[in-house]
Amino acid sequence: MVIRTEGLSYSFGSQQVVKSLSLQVPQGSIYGFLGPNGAGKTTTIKMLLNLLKTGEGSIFVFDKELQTNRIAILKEIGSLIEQPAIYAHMSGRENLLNRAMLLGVNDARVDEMLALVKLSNAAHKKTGQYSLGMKQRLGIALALLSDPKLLILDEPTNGLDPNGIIEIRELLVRLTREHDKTVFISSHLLAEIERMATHVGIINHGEMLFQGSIDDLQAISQPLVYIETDNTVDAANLLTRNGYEVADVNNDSLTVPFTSKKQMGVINGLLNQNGVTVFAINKQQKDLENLFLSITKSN
Ligand SMILES: Nc1ncnc2c1ncn2[C@@H]1O[C@H](COP(=O)(O)OP(=O)(O)OP(=O)(O)O)[C@@H](O)[C@H]1O
Repeated sequence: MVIRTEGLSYSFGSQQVVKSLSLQVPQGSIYGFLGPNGAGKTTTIKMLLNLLKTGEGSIFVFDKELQTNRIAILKEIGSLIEQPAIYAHMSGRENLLNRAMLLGVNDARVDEMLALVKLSNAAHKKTGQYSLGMKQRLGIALALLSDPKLLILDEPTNGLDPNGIIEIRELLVRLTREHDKTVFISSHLLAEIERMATHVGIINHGEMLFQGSIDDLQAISQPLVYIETDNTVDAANLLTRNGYEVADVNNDSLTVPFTSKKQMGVINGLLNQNGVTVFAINKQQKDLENLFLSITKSN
């Protein structure tokens, strides 16, 4: 395991915001650390980076205990929390050169990093003129300069447009597949994490609700087929008679568990042939809130 915590807890005054977390982050994984705002993600990340002193419990990174091996461990971690520290009056390349000098890293690595995060074309532009997505990618390039084995990113896609999100996602996948990194990334968006993560940990109110591989997660976050019809009761009866498990019925719509696109076509045909007008039929992914409900139920 690249990160392993045991009974990790933290309190601000009398408010316990991280409760006995046991994180298990495998080598080479993209570990999505998911939870709604205020769940305790940033506090946990700050402890992993030794920016907050561990409350209770212990943290092992690369199988070494953090407190007693701080310098050796932190050298191998690149991180991005909140906004990256970027000088707006300098170009992307100058920002990287500046940091490279401080770290004693070879200048050649600067151009390598610019290429890796796809900023070569904007290398000489002042970062004050960068889009938010470009700034985040520059932040990741800065974090990667010293060639760390582990990258810890706190909500790096916050506020990005869909294109910006896709670019970050592709970059992180490349980093793990081609550059042998392990990525720990926090987010409050399930759909975003599901598309890139190999492993997930889901927390709420500081407590771990679920931890496992993305396949384990998908087994409990099964999507639904959402159907809008002119007569949901007739539709529900018809579907039940034909062996479908109707999950939910209300005045305008009903849902059944999704199994395949083909099955959606069959359902559509069945309803239409039996005089039920289908206004809409689509696959509906569960959001974090619905997932919490299914996790709590299955527990
Ligand atoms: N410096 C602080 N002093 C007191 N309470 C704090 C402090 N920092 C965070 N908290 C509280 O700790 C809890 C967890 O916050 P944290 O920032 O770790 O959550 P988060 O999951 O990262 O959420 P967000 O995505 O909103 O940052 C929240 O209730 C927050 O109000």
